[in-house]
Amino acid sequence: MTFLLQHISTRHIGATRSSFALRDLSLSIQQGEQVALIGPSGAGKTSLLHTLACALKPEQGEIQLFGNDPWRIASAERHAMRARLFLAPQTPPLPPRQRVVNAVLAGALPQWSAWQAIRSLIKPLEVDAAYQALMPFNLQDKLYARVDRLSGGERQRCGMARALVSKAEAFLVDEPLSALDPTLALQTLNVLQQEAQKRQATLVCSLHQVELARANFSRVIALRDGRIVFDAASKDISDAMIAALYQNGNDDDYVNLENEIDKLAIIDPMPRC
Ligand SMILES: Nc1ncnc2c1ncn2[C@@H]1O[C@H](COP(=O)(O)OP(=O)(O)OP(=O)(O)O)[C@@H](O)[C@H]1O
Repeated sequence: MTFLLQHISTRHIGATRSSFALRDLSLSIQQGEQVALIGPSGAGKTSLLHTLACALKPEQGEIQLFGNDPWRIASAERHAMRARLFLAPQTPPLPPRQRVVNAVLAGALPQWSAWQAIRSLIKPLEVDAAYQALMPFNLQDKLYARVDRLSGGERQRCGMARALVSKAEAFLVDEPLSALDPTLALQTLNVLQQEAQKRQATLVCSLHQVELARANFSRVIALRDGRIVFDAASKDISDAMIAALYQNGNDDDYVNLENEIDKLAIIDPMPRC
């Protein structure tokens, strides 16, 4: 099992005492599984991805990654554990003046020594690996382009190409398609999913494109207000469930929303609170 979360509650630094980004959340994700995260803005998708990536420490609950609690091991071991994960933030952290080749090869940094990393900045190592990683995204011609001369969608795909040069066993990808047209969005998602399948890596991907999530992932986890509203096989998710998930409302309406979801016959593999 790759990820096991039990009764996790998470709060961001600086958030008020009662503002939990994740609340009493339990789930398990197996090695090689591909899971989509959906839910309205502020639902906690990014917070969950950061928690899985050991970038955000839970305040309560138990977390296990690759069989270990990352917050009960030495920081060097936690660092090694992070190297087995690839976290792609919503906005890829690409230095504007950097060449695409270096930006992509940054995905290999966890496998490199400090000396290799410095050398690569002067004369890129593994240029062919960067080229091969850009090819499925149709960006190979941009190998030596400056990052700040890429369009938003090209930058986003350049960020995804990093995943391909990494040796990660899990891809944690936050809204990778937000700057892409529908055709490119589907192509990009297919590349990520095929790569994950090829290396039996786990893929957890947050998406605002609900239909893409339902059509391309066999399991979908829906979040709202930091809680799992449903965790179900795509085939069991109805339009009514999606409508209820995204209906306007505030915290006070949450109980009504849960009742609405509960009325629907859904498979929920993990206990919900
Ligand atoms: N750095 C932060 N400091 C304080 N609170 C934060 C921080 N980042 C997120 N939050 C809060 O945590 C909650 C969950 O946010 P999160 O970014 O995880 O949601 P999301 O589902 O990814 O939203 P979106 O779809 O808009 O990206 C929100 O209430 C948000 O305001």
